Amino acid sequence: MDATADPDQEDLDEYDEEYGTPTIPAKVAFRRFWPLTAGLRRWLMLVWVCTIVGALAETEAILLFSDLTDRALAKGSLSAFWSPAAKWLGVAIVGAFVSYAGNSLAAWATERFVMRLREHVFDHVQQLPPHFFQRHRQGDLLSRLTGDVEAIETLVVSGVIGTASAIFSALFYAAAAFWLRWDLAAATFVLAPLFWLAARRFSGSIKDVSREGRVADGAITSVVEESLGNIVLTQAYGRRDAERRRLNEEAGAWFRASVRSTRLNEAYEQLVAVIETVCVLAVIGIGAWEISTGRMTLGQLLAFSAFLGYLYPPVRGLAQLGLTITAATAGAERLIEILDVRPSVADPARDTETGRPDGTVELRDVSFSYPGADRVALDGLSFTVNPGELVIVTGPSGAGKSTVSKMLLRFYDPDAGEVLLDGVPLQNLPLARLREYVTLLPQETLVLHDTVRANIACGRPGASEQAIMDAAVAADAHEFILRLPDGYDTKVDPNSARLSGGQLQRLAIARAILRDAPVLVLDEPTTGLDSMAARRVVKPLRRLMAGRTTIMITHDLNLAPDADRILVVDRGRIVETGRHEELMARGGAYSRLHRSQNNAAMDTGELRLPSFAETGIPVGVPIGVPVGVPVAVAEGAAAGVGYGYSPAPVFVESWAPPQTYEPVYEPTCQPTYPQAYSQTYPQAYPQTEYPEYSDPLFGPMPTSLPDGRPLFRD
Ligand SMILES: Nc1ncnc2c1ncn2[C@@H]1O[C@H](COP(=O)(O)OP(=O)(O)OP(=O)(O)O)[C@@H](O)[C@H]1O
Repeated sequence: MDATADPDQEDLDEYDEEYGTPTIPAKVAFRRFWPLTAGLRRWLMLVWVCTIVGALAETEAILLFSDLTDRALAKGSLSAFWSPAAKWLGVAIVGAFVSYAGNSLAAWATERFVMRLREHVFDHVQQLPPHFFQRHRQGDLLSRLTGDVEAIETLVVSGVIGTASAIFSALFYAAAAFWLRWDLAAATFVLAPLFWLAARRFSGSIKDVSREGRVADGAITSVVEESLGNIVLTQAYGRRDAERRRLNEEAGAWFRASVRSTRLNEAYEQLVAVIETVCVLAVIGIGAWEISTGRMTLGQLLAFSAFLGYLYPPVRGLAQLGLTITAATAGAERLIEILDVRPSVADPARDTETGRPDGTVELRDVSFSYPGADRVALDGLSFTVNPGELVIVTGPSGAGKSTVSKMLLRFYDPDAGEVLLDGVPLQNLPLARLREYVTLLPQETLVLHDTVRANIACGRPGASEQAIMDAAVAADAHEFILRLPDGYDTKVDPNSARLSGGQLQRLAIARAILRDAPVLVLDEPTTGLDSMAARRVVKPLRRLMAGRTTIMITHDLNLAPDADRILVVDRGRIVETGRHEELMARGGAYSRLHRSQNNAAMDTGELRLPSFAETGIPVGVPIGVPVGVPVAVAEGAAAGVGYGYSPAPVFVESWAPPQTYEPVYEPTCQPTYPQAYSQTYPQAYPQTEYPEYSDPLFGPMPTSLPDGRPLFRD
């Protein structure tokens, strides 16, 4: 079952310039989604049967009413009343039961279809490439996945049920009317095309206005979603008025579309009511003449009028359904637009059987441009990473570093060249298996709206409690998790204020440790963290990387001396490669990057302020910037770490690299990792090499400020 197959491209109208969505006729939209009713169709048939039986019961009831009028009412005979009355009651009970069953079944089938369609679209959207989400506003996507999905239900299920029941009802009532008085019926049916003409007159405008409404609805959801997502920016920069204006603009479009839609529907309803009145008057006029000539009884005229009364709603309903379906087509167009976007990668036709790979990663002459981009992101890139190696990919912004990570996870396939894992091209591996072997730790910390435990466990579904806890311990997350109100059961969400950036990152590291993939891709693992938090994730990161092939994409070169190799990328090509010391000695692109990074830290002065102890300047010599409070001097791994405490205001105009500094230790603090852990993750546990609080890169690691306050938040 594939609702996206055979899209009848030849029937697609021109691309709608105004909305950027192709306009599609209702029948094409219907054919596109009808396959999704597979399995529901026999229930739909049953609904139709109920509808037919219900309509037959109504028809019979009206005929019994005619009988009752002529035999009992006109003659004033109570004895003639009982028999037709009993039959009428029986027919009414059967009709009620069948209608109840039919309507319940219709509601069930309708909701099943909506669920199925939503799942189908959601599943499709989840396979779409990253650039799709960059180019579509999230609010608009939400609106398509909710409102537009329901519109399609109207088109495919309710529309079909409604049309069938309207047609059957109209046929039965019309047949009964003809049976009663064919000449009278023929006279009134002459006027029936008026309904059709009225519907046709309104259909085009109703579709346009519905499309405007759907687009405006998506825009409103987008503005609200973006505004709430940027609430800090809105509040901090006093953007409330600007945001309100943005919302008002979109709401104005929605308001105009809604009012126009109501006016059009109302005008149509009133026109139809007038046509109906003309028909009824025609019947009464002809009926009065027929009764006066004795060719018709009062009971027959009443029954005939009743048939017309019953007949008009389905006839009117048919025309109205046409309009509803036309309006629903606007929603279908928006959904089809998404369904027509193809995923950038697909599973291979045949699975190449491979065991767990050792983790040799190779990019062989890879070139790639993003869809629609006019310049290449990767240009003949080649490198190999052997099992267990740490390779750092660095370079200026826009060089193509993150694109490398997208190639490794196969978010895209290269335009030329190949990416291989243990010599197997990634295209030959099923996506699920590839992503089991290659774990990504992305730049933004991804959090599920769930408990801390579930957030770690999603690294390996079904992991034991002990494994989850071991991963948290290895990621230095266990302690802060225990301090949360409900420990591992504490609920977190993407905008959770409960956890700091560093804590979220350690949670992500725990998840990656639990996943235990042979290949690790770290995309800027310390970016966005303040220097303290960044420092705090270094050890967990080392444990995570130990024994795995690691490709770390980063601007932060503090970890560079650890790397087996550094690749400097610029404009999608490797411009330099080697170890840290070699590249520094060469004095090329890497050493310039390294120097600019350190200069940036020093120039901005944001990360490191000299303390009294460092400056050696006597207390109370005011020469510049006040630094008269306890200061945590951070960052500048290469420059060392200093924590100082100025006893009184100290003013410095500029400062020289520190001569002396006094790290503050917490002497009683012991490593907190259980013995069991170092046995579980022997490679990942460099305790003996790097004793706690003494980092080979950063030197001694202080844990508290001189006044005893802990340095780390958790
Ligand atoms: N979705 C996209 N569509 C079009 N071009 C893109 C897309 N994503 C990235 N690019 C372009 O591809 C090139 C490489 O981007 P990439 O994100 O890989 O750079 P980067 O080195 O990771 O940069 P940064 O360090 O700033 O994250 C850039 O010129 C960028 O503008």
